[in-house]
Formats: sequence, C-alpha cells, structure tokens
Amino acid sequence: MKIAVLGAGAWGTGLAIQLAGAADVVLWTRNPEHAARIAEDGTNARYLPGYALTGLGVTSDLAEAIRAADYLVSAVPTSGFRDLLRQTRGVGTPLVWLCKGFENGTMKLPHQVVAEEWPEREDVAALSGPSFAQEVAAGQPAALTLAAFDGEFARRAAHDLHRPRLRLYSSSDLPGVEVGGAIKNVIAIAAGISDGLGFGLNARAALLTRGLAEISRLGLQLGGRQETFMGLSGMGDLILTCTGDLSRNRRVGLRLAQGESLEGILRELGHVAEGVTTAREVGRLAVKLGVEMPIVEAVRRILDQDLPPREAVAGLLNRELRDE
Ligand SMILES: NC(=O)C1=CN([C@@H]2O[C@H](COP(=O)(O)OP(=O)(O)OC[C@H]3O[C@@H](n4cnc5c(N)ncnc54)[C@H](O)[C@@H]3O)[C@@H](O)[C@H]2O)C=CC1
Ligand SMILES: O=C(CO)COP(=O)(O)O
Repeated sequence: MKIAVLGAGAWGTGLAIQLAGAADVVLWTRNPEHAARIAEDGTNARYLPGYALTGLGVTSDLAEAIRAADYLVSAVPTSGFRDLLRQTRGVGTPLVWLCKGFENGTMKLPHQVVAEEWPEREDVAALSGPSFAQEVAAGQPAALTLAAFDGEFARRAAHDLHRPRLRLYSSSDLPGVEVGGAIKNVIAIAAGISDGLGFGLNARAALLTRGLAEISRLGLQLGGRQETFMGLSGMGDLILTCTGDLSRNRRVGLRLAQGESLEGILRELGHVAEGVTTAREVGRLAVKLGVEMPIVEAVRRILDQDLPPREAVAGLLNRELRDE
C-alpha cells in the first residue's frame, strides 16, 4: 500500500513517521529546499525537530507523490486545503484530511470545501482527535476518529491506516467530528488566557465544560450528533488542547494573557494556530445561525478588537444567570 502525505508541517511529518513501515509512505512539501533539507538531515528540523524520518520518501514533486497512491492524506492547514484539492482534482484516489478549522472567509468546514472541489466523491474522510504530533512521532499510544459520511468507507480507511500505537475508531458523523476538532482550538486559546492570568483550575474546568456546550450547540445545528461531542474528536481533543502545553493554540492564549500582541505571537510561533481564524469564522456563523457562543465571542473580541483578556473573563462571569 502507498500513502501520500501531502504537507510536511508538524502533523504531516508526525503521522508519516507513524504510518511508515507498514506501507510505502511519501511525504510531500511544496518547497523544494525543504524537501532537500529533510532528505539530507533525515529529520524535519523546521517543523518537527528531533524525530528521525526512517523508511519514508520525501519529495516536492506533487505528481510523483500521488502517483499510484492508495490514499492521499492532506496535512496542510485549513487555509491551504482548497488549493490542494484543486491541484489534485480528478486523481480518483481516496482522501483523508487532517486539518481542523473553518475556512477563512467562507465559514465552511473542510468537508464542505471537499463537496465543492471534489463533488460526488464518497471515499473522503476526516481524521481527528487528541494527537500531538510529537507524541505520535515518538510512537506513544493515541486513539483518533476517522469520519466519513459513508460509514463503510470510514471503517475501511480506519482498517488501512491504523497502527499498533495508533488506534482508529470509525464514525459516520463527519460534521460532528469536524466541529469538535475546529472549535476546541478556540476554547484552547481561552483556556491559555485563563491560565496565563492565573485564574486557576476551577476556571479552566468551567471553560472546558461550557466550551463543550458551545461545541454541541453549533455542532447540532450543523448536523452533528450529541454523542460525537462526548467522544475523542470532541471532549477528548478539547481536554488535550486546553491542558497540554504542546498545543500551539493554548500557547497563543498564554502569551495573550501576558499582554503580547497577536501579530508578534503568530510571527514567533512558526506554526499555524487554527483557533485564530476559526474564532472569527465561528463568531460570524454563530450570529448567522442565532447560536449563543459567549466563549468563542470573547476570544474573537480579544483577537480582533483588542478587548483586554481580564475584561473578557469578567464579561463571561457577569452574564445573566441561567439554568445549566
Ligand atoms: N500539530 C499537531 O499536533 C496537529 C495538527 N493538526 C492540524 O493539522 C493541520 C496542519 O497542522 P501542522 O502540521 O501542525 O501545521 P504546521 O504549521 O506545523 O505546518 C503547516 C505546513 O503546511 C504547509 N502549507 C501551508 N499551506 C500550504 C499549501 N497551500 N500547500 C502546501 N503546503 C502548505 C506549510 O508550509 C507547513 O509545512 C492543522 O489544521 C492543525 O490544526 C491536527 C492534529 C494534530
Ligand atoms: O489538534 C491538536 C492536537 O489534537 C494540536 O493542537 P494545536 O494546533 O493547538 O497544537
């Protein structure tokens, strides 16, 4: 079996390392110099330093990467997903994507972008759940959800892509899985802010729980199922990202709490933090659909309107009392 992992950031690299061995794995980066550097060093020093890339190929030639592949695994961020779909349109190979977010400017989830760019394809799925790239690359155990509208395809892909240290559950709730994976990044920014301000463990637990309520409210409107939000791609990833310091989104929040500018934080981060764009897109979508999402809205105002984090938290606490 040949698997083409398209996108050589932290997650594409970590997953490619874990998939290699039991399959021919080719890792594609759009940057020829990056490909040459990875091949020479045997590691991806720019995006995932310290992990050896053994038993897999690296290329910047997209045609070569996808030739005779049994699966395309898109590992580019949400911002690059549509572009990659356009470049690979018509290849006819099953597709699994890893990005977690709403598309900038369209308020769309990745599966909606797929429906527009690769219409009428059923062999397409999202892989999501609690999975820091570094731990997967190191072969530490992880469990994720592979979701497709076609439950039969989800089961087949989970069978083909699982590994002894990477347990994959299948699901037919594609919108539910994607909503959880996208919005947990926004809640992780909020949790980072709260922790950075020293508000403590009680406050963080409250943010996670009420964040999950926001995920469920929007997710149900978008066709997701309640039980999905309680699973790996919902609560599981929410817990990981809100509490684990490997999370880039959480780190954005921690630094915002110290008064650093968003622009400076993103420049130094050197990686994508999907929660920033997703906060804006979900903020607009929530207004459009009439869904109450106060934590997402507070994060959006901190990011876009320079609302001081302390004021945002005070605003959340002082909302009108209501039944849980
Ligand atoms: N890092 C992690 O532990 C995890 C990340 N994810 C998700 O996976 C996606 C990718 O994340 P990372 O790899 O961590 O990001 P990253 O910031 O480490 O790397 C992104 C990579 O994508 C490339 N890229 C960006 N736009 C592109 C385009 N249009 N065409 C080709 N390549 C492009 C960049 O050059 C870079 O190599 C995100 O949506 C993230 O939320 C999901 C689970 C775990
Ligand atoms: O999605 C992730 C883990 O499941 C990674 O989260 P960050 O993008 O915040 O690092």
